[in-house]
Amino acid sequence: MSGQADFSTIGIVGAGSFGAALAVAAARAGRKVLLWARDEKTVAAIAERREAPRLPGVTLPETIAATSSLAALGEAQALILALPTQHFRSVVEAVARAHPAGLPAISAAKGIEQASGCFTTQIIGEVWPAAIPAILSGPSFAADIGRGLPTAVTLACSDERLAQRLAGALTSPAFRIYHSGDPRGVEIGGAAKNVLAIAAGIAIGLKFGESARAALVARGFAELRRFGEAYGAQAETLMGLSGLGDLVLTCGSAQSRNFAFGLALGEGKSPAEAAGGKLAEGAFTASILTEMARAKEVETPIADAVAAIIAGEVGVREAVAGLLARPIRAEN
Ligand SMILES: NC(=O)C1=CN([C@@H]2O[C@H](COP(=O)(O)OP(=O)(O)OC[C@H]3O[C@@H](n4cnc5c(N)ncnc54)[C@H](OP(=O)(O)O)[C@@H]3O)[C@@H](O)[C@H]2O)C=CC1
Ligand SMILES: O=C(CO)COP(=O)(O)O
Repeated sequence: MSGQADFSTIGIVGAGSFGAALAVAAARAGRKVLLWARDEKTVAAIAERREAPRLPGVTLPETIAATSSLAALGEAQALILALPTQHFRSVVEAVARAHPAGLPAISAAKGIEQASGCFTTQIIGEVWPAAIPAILSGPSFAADIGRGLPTAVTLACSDERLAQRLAGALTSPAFRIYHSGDPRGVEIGGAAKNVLAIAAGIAIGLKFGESARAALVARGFAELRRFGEAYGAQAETLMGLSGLGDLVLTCGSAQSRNFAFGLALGEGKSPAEAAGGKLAEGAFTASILTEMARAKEVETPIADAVAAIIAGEVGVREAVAGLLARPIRAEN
């Protein structure tokens, strides 16, 4: 199915901010792009104004064609799935019905499915067995990619040779894609860093200062590493772009929706007010991540505090007091 493909045409499922940014990146890499949106208004905006509504200010090249038909993606030799994690399964089921023969299917989502504890490459494996699951993740704001600012991410597939070919097809001068044979490690980093970025936002919202933020990044990374290793990630992957790299970006910038969500919680807003209609994946992943950590007896106190705050079980100050009252232990 992908043995001889030159990946000259790439299909992207989801025309939100990341799907649109990846479409621009793929077009800059010389690919023809078919960009699927569920909403006709989005398709029309792209066709008429060459702009995706969720990625304002970025001109989409003419080599990107928008469509609301999944069947129209048939020409693509690989798909990128840029969807919210909690809706990933239902959309991939529809893609599988339209393309039963399967294709390389690269998830660009960063989360864990709440109802099942599945990572997104597992969802692809379950609902579209003919596809070859892969994952693209790393420190990269859609707006930065769209503006052509230098960005580096990782593309992982258990067939690392395929990951290498896909990375080669999608790389352009400002968008560097490294390849990896550890998809689980790459997707764990992306899912966990969103939960930890909420904690960093809370600390800044509470005006705890930069030293507290650095402590949260380092202790948060200890949680990400313990959780990742328990669920089969390679240690080097967690230290790389998709783990530590994305954790540093997301905890360090109010451009991150997860950080901004935490910031608003720290400033006293309720979880519903703090979300403000924007997608903060960590808000959905926090509870299932902590449940999965407990199942493997992995300690994740920061993620536990974030999950408890979002569930309304504790207030932000009470949660922080609980973290500070933990017994002093060895650092590792
Ligand atoms: N934005 C970023 O900087 C980055 C995002 N990501 C990840 O990419 C994934 C997608 O996020 P992003 O593009 O930013 O999110 P957006 O909120 O910008 O867009 C979400 C997209 O998903 C579509 N969508 C929402 N619900 C459904 C549904 N039930 N069925 C089908 N489609 C749906 C939306 O369609 P509609 O517009 O019609 O509502 C929209 O196209 C997330 O996992 C995120 O973590 C990863 C790296 C960077
Ligand atoms: O994943 C991202 C950057 O790598 C985007 O982060 P947010 O989803 O928090 O905006």
